[in-house]
Order: sequence, then structure tokens, then C-alpha cells
Amino acid sequence: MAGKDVLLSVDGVKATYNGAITALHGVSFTLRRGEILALLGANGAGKTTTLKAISNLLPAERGEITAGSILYQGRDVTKAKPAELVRAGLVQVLEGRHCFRNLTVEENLIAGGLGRSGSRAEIAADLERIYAIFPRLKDKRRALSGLASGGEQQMVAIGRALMSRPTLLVLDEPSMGLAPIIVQDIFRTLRRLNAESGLSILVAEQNSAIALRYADRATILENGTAALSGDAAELRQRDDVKAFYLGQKAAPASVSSTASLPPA
Ligand SMILES: Nc1ncnc2c1ncn2[C@@H]1O[C@H](COP(=O)(O)OP(=O)(O)OP(=O)(O)O)[C@@H](O)[C@H]1O
Repeated sequence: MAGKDVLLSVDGVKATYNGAITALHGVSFTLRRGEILALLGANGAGKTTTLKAISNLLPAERGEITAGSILYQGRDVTKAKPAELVRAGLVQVLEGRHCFRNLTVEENLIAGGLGRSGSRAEIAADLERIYAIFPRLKDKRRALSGLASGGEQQMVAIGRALMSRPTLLVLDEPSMGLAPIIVQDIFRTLRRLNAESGLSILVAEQNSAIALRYADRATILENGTAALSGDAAELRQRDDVKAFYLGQKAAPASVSSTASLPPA
């Protein structure tokens, strides 16, 4: 694949926690500029660990990358500080939403723009842009985030990330604990952002059905390795993916035993 098109390249990444538990056994995939890539897999497959490796957040959990490389915009970022990555446009929305519960919706959003040292006018313009994307947040802007619904908190978390004007937005399971209609709303919004502004998106999801509907491509993790990568539309048609990840038939032992698509 032409290097120019690759925004993020994860190559043979191994990671451990506490120097003992191996969570990733060599994960490899690439994300092209301007695409939505879904990272799928069952509970414990290594999705969150992969995303934390990308944003260099593993040390905070006594975890570390023990092998492999992660290139963002062609640069090895395995040692980059998380704040430096945000300034470079690599911004992550962590699993579980993580709003500042005692701040209002608007204060949470403004907090997302602080690292960018924009003028007041720029921050105000960015806020209006977020409210245009999530009109519900405008109605709730003076409410405490802790009192907002789960869906609204997820919108706040995404809106806060957008305030730092990302090039690559990384999301860890945005569907978690939300009603299907809200999940659909959030994925539609992500798709629209991608289409309108070219925002690249890496989204880890257990909800494979929705992720494969909205993503361009997907990588499926199994036991800490990338078992299968391909176009989302093609993956949706595969019997093994239908059976194991879309709940449509009896599950085979592993999709990796039948993987035949070329690597992404
Ligand atoms: N902080 C931690 N300390 C020790 N082991 C961990 C830690 N976090 C995750 N693990 C282990 O690493 C492996 C991968 O977990 P990870 O959370 O990355 O998977 P996941 O695909 O994101 O699953 P989930 O959907 O449940 O979040 C699992 O075996 C898990 O038990």
C-alpha cells in the first residue's frame, strides 16, 4: 500500500501488563487517511489494549509495548507523550465516556479545546460547530454532565475530542450501555463527520453489526492477534463472520482458521 495513504500503521505490536500478562501477541493493521476502520473482537480480545498502545496510555496501567511499531503520519509514536499525540491530531475517546461529572456540558467541551491555545473567538466558533453536530448538547449546555443521559455523555465525550480538531479520532466502544437507537445516531454522526470533513476514525466495538454497517474496513482481533482484515461490506457477507460476530448461525471455532482475505 502506498505509504502516503497510510495514516496509522500498527505492526507486530506485543503488549504485556505487569510484565507478566501478555495481552497482545503481535497485532498488525493499517488505517488509511480518510477512512473509518473498525477494530472488532470478543470480550478480552485486546481491543482496548491496542487502542491504549496507540495513544501510549499503557504505562498508566502498568502495561508496556514489548515489540513492534506504531507509526502515525509516518512517525514512530510508541514513546510519544499522550498530550503530544493530541497536539499532533491523534485524539482518543476512552471506554466509559469519562465526562467531568461536576462540570456543565459546555465546560466539558471547552476543556477539550484547552490544549490547542485557540483564541476565545476560535473556541466559541468550535463550540458552535459541536452544537451543530450534536444539537441536543446545545439544549443541555448549562446542565451538569453527571446528570446527562448515557447517550448525551457519549456525545459530550466525542464533542470534547472534536474540540481539539483531530486528524484521527480513536473511540473505544462508543455503543457501550446505550440503546440501539442512540448507538445508530452516534454512528451516523461519525459517518457524517467522516464524509464532510475527511476525519479518519478508528473505532473499537463489540457491536460488530453496527460497526460493520458504518465502517469502510475492519480488523478482527482474536486472542491478542489480528485474525482477519478486509472491507467491511465483504466481511459482512462472510459466513464465518456472520456466525461468530453477527450472531446469525452456529459459531465456528475461529475465524482465523478460515481467513483468506488479503491483509489490509
Ligand atoms: N489493566 C490490566 N491489567 C492486567 N490485565 C489486563 C488489563 N487490562 C486488560 N487486561 C487483559 O488483557 C487482555 C485484553 O484485554 P482488553 O481489555 O484489551 O480486551 P478488549 O477486547 O478491549 O475487551 P473488552 O471488550 O472487555 O474491553 C485480557 O486478557 C484482559 O484480561
